[in-house]
Amino acid sequence: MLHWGYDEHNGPSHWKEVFPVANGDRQSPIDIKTEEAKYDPALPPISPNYDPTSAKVILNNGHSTCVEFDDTENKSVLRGGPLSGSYRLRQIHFHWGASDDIGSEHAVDGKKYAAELHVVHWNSDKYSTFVEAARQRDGLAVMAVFLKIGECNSQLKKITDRLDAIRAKGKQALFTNFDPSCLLPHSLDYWTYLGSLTVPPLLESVIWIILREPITVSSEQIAKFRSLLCTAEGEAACCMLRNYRPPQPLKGREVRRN
Ligand SMILES: NS(=O)(=O)NCC1=CS(=O)(=O)c2ccccc21
Ligand SMILES: [Zn+2]
Repeated sequence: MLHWGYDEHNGPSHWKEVFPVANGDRQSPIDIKTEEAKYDPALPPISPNYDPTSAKVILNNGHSTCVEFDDTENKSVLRGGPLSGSYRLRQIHFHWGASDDIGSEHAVDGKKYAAELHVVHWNSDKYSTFVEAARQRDGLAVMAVFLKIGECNSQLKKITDRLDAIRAKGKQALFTNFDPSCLLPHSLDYWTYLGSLTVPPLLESVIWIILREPITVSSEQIAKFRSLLCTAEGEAACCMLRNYRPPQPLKGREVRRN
């Protein structure tokens, strides 16, 4: 496998050849069996507190579109839920599929949504950088939001309207005055479990917080994600049609809900 991706020759079934942890005991995503999720009355609400001035750039990294935040101080953090202490906002990105009937990474009783938003944070109480935290069992917290097809989402429009400027891999544009809370659903009820990054290096350092209520976006907005290129300018153009990893074995892990 030359460089990992989502095609037949370099996709998720090949990743173990370079990243053996792909067959580990706490891999993500998973299919959430709602009847087996354990209600935990001790689980407090999650508490996102984001400063819109933390937003810095929107970029195409070749396998998704990301908004990156200034994480040099505790300006935008996630607390509460299953977390001990403050987790600092690092970036948000999306996963989608080649058609609207697939695209999310996590599934709910086998159902997949059209896309999935990941809000990535790292444990800045215990570790000094994202890279250090990403190597620790309690280093990262990723909040996942499902996207279902319906009305156009005016908040997501702030992102989809900028994709033309970052079509090729490696392109980035200034993107500030953005609070990712605007992409969260009304209810912050969640499932939570211990897992991993869903892209290489697949590090088993993520406390997952999956919001149970999806947000609604339009089919045209998701289609704009698919028009991004996973190739750089000057290379033969290749569209980013899909970038989701399929569900992985639960291996005895417990999924809790608040
Ligand atoms: N889908 S996921 O959220 O499990 N993984 C995302 C991811 C993989 S990463 O290590 O490239 C990285 C660097 C900075 C922020 C996020 C990431
Ligand atoms: Zn992700």
